[in-house]
Amino acid sequence: MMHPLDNDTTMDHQIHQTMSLKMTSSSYETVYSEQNEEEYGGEDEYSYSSSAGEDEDYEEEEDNDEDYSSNTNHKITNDFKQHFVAIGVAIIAALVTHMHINGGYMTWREEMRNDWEILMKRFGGNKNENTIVSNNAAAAPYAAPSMNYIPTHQRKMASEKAMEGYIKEDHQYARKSGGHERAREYRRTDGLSFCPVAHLITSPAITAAVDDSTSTSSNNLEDVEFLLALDPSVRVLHSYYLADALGVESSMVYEDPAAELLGSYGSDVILKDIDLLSGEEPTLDQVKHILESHLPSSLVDNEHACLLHQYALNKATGRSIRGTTKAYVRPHVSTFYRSKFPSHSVAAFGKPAAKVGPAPLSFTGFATKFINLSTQPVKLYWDAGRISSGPREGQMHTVLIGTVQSMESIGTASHPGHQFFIATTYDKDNVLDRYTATVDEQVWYYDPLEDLSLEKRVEEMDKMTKDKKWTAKQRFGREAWMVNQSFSRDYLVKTRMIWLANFPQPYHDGSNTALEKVSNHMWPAEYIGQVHTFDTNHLYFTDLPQELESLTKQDYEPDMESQRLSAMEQFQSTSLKGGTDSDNNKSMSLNVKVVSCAPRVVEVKKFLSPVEVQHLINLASGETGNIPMELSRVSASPNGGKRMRGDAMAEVRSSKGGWIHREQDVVVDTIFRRVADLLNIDERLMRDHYTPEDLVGDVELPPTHDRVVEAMQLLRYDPGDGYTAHHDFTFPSVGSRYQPRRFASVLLYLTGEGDVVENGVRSKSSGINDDKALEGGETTFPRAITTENHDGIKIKPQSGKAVMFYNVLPDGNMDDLSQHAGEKVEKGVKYLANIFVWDPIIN
Ligand SMILES: O=C(O)CCC(=O)C(=O)O
Ligand SMILES: [Fe+2]
Repeated sequence: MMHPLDNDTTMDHQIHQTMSLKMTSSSYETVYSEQNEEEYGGEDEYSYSSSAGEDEDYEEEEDNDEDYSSNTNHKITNDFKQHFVAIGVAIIAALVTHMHINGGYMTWREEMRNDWEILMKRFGGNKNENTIVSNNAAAAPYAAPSMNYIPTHQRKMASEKAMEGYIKEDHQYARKSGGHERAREYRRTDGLSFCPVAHLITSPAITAAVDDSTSTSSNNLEDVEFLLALDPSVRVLHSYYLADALGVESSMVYEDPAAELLGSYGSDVILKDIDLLSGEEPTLDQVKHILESHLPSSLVDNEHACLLHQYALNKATGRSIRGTTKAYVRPHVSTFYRSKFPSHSVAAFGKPAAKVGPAPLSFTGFATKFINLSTQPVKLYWDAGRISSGPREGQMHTVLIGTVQSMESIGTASHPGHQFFIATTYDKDNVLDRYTATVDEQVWYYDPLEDLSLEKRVEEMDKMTKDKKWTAKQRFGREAWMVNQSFSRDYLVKTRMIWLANFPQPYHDGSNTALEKVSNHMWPAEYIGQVHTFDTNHLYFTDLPQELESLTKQDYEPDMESQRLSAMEQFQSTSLKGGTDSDNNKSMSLNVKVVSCAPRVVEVKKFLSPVEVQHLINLASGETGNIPMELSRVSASPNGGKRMRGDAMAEVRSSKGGWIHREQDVVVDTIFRRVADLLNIDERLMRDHYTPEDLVGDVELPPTHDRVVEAMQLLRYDPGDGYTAHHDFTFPSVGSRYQPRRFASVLLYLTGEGDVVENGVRSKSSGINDDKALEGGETTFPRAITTENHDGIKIKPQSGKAVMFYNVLPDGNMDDLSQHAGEKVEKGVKYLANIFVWDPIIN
């Protein structure tokens, strides 16, 4: 049985700050001069185990309809059925009361609309029903990377900074000091709609708002209707709107003392005024007027007004409120194979599209999330059952996943059937609750008040407030999670996917709007084999300067920067071989090819030149580095020394770590710039403090913005080393306004299949040294949806290749399917460099 990585919440991303490898480069010339393009082995070397690798062939198969339908329909139909069972189970919880989605769903909504009590009962659910135990139940859960990564004191400092602003110089200052331009445009509530609710359309203002709301279909976003409890939800959402308008943390406007400081901006003050309207069927204009009397009219959001209008109208009747937002609905797998299953031909040869189905997957893992709704921290344990042999035979084998702070969450990868329990931090035997992972129960809320009726619960919460048993911030956290819980059920019904994020999230509709500035660009992945192109000015290094010094902040000042960049031109080329670029091109185009649509995975071959590859290998294993080698020697697992990289990582985080900053040298800096081009984001976001021109002045700006990229992580896998299936995303604190997560992961393969590294130098195996040639070490996405492959997709290491995948979906949810693994290296050495890119705003 394998051992999950202990996931201490404090094991955060600070590590990427901790080191910067130093090196000199006198030996580079001999090392690099023999590299050439052929070494990459060209296009044909690359393949996937799944049909994704056969994309080149799809064009030829386009006319093979007959063939396809006669040979494979039967199998696919069965596959589809099996898979559908799994999907079906995922929505059972939400559909237990209604066995049909369409008409039933609407009736269900109607029925529930008025009664929060019923809503709570249904949504509260019985957690441990429908336990599904799979063959893989014994496999360990592996902790996702750290959660709650922003240290509390930093969050606190930021809030205080903003508050200072309010008190001193009104909200304008606070908005500026609260962040850079993007942050100022950030609206977490963007895309939330409380206006187009038929039964509420009473005023011309609302009718206008309805007309304004366009239905977006790009990026597979569809409207999702949600229903929320009136009082706590309105308070929470109102805080989100206020926070968006004012540029502060949501909990701040929720907190009573803070509200006092905020004066007429405070949420309590505004809600009290709204309360005065209740009972007399107020109009939207009246509500808007109240908002405008507290906030500058430029900050009055129409949807915010609609929300409060619903509140005012429903207060007397106790009815819940309704809204809509967008949710990503995963397209049918047949659309992933454009040439194999062109939609017209599916119709033309008379086979319903449903017969082309996803292959059932042999891997059953998924992400889980635990939320602590109590006022005390708790510890989460994986209960791995009884030890079957050895000196501890018969004893319970429990593994600490981590501590979950009050009103915060923690994540770990799991399998159906896994048992977890939570206990007090001081006594493991003081078990507070138990959970069993099932395909439809991946998110658990530990709630000490769970068994109380709604009335009693509210009573208890009020009492806690009165007795100062919790802070206003904790109350906000609890209520925000409850809003999230309600939304997640509606999301599940709509999308059949588990909501792993915190509602609300701004979504990415694929259009070039203001939203694009607050969410990163995403390459479309409509079908496997789809090719996009991006241009980069950051050409291949085909030779290196004698001295490679680390860069300082001054080196990034515009003059220094352009000088440096042009000084490097003599070492760079659009051709991997160098020297052949007679046109002296300053830019080159690289192809981005879709290798998986769900999850969204793309690759760029020849992303790095052989010289760059060798440079990174030198950093990893050269005379000054050797860090990842140490890493792979670590054997922290208690179960027979079986190594997995998670253990090693836990270790490296307490030692130096194989992290390399972009300031390492001009080559590494160039690779980061190229990665920014691949992501289609501004490379300045990858610097320490991005300060857009309009904010650069005489004023020294407060450090409000961390770079959106972690340091490059250099990894070395020796035979037997691997990295079990995990997610790269993180779960931000519910209190964090910007909800920053690891948005995308970029893997740069340094050694490829068949490569050897001898005396630190990479080359293709000559045949003589075949025993040292890399075998295995593929990156797998075991849950990638394909029509034929039960093991998802498998990407072979290929020197210089970049693979990028998105950890989040266009609607802001985490993409559970982005789960991936580094297969065991069978032979030789795998060198990999990772770059994790975060959402564009980190507060
Ligand atoms: O080794 C691989 O192929 C994957 C590495 C990875 O997933 C990670 O470092 O997060
Ligand atoms: Fe990963």
